[in-house]
Amino acid sequence: MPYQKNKDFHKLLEKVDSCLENDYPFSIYRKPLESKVFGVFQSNDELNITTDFEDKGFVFAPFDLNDNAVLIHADEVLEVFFEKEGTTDDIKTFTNDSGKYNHLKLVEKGINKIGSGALTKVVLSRKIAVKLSRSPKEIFISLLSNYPNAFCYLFFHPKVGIWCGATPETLVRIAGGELETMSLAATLPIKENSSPNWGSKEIEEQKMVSDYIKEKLVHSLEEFNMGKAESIVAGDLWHLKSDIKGKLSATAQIKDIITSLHPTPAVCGIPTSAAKAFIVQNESYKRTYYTGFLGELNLNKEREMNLFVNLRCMEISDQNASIFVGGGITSASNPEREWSETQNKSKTMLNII
Ligand SMILES: C=C(O[C@H]1C=CC=C(C(=O)O)[C@@H]1O)C(=O)O
Repeated sequence: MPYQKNKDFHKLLEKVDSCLENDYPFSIYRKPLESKVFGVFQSNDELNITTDFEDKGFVFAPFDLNDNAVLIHADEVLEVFFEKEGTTDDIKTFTNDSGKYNHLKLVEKGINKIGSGALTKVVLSRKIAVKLSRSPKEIFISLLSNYPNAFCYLFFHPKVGIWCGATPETLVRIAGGELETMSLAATLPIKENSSPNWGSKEIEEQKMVSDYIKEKLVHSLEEFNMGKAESIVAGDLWHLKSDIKGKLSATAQIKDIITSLHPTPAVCGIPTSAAKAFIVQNESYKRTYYTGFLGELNLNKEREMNLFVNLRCMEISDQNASIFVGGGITSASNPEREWSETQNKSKTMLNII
């Protein structure tokens, strides 16, 4: 039989078509640096939620956990291989300045709030409306082909909508009693043949995130290990990241781990509750699932999970989409530069639609 590239993967996409037609929820996804694509399919259109994160399935949780975390029941799970199709997209998208004035004002307000001593860091974001020229399935293939080191996904629930993304941030991975997470912050655009030149604003911003995560986790872990900050690539951007590893103490509750990490200071701020209140009061839209988290929950075994923060993502509605982008504001932030940073982040999605 002649070799047919991605034969099983295309069968998975046929299943996706039928789910979209019949309003059955699903999530298809690929973990960073892997070639396997998984599909978790539910065989009815019910909206299931999880509150203690002890359930089994694929979780899609909002930024604000007072809203419900959706759970796709794993009535069918498929696992197929994907090899990159065609050449990597080389579309260089042009951004525009719509929304700039409001974002500059929002960032200025955040800097003033930090100046008043009420906050140390706050992550401020905006939403960009775009027209799509590709279907969700085509966008997913493009995500897989262009962002091999991201968690790439396409999610659908008839009562929630269609979301997709390519996120660089792990919220938490737990397996065999071992926990892994990361401290991610700071952004610079990638310039050809050069390594990033991090300034003190970026180095301090990432250290703040590391210290905060350590403080939050140390009580639930028997061992705690924080790696050195290193530069990583996410699309056309550099970030600073430290890997964090530990051993879960026998009494640690999964819900406590998740809620002590989410929302991380990479998407909310420090201290969490004051930053969250500022975000809710001052951003001109509701984040819903942007900066929430998603991934496998007890899918293969109890007390095992692989969760990612919902960044570099968009919500799709017919031929329209909303792209979500934000950035960490500290006392050293400059509004113009923060604007450019969100423009650069928006290209992760703009380049593949
Ligand atoms: C909030 C976002 O990115 C976060 C993750 C990495 C670097 C970030 C930064 O440099 O500000 C953000 O904290 C986003 O992409 O919308």
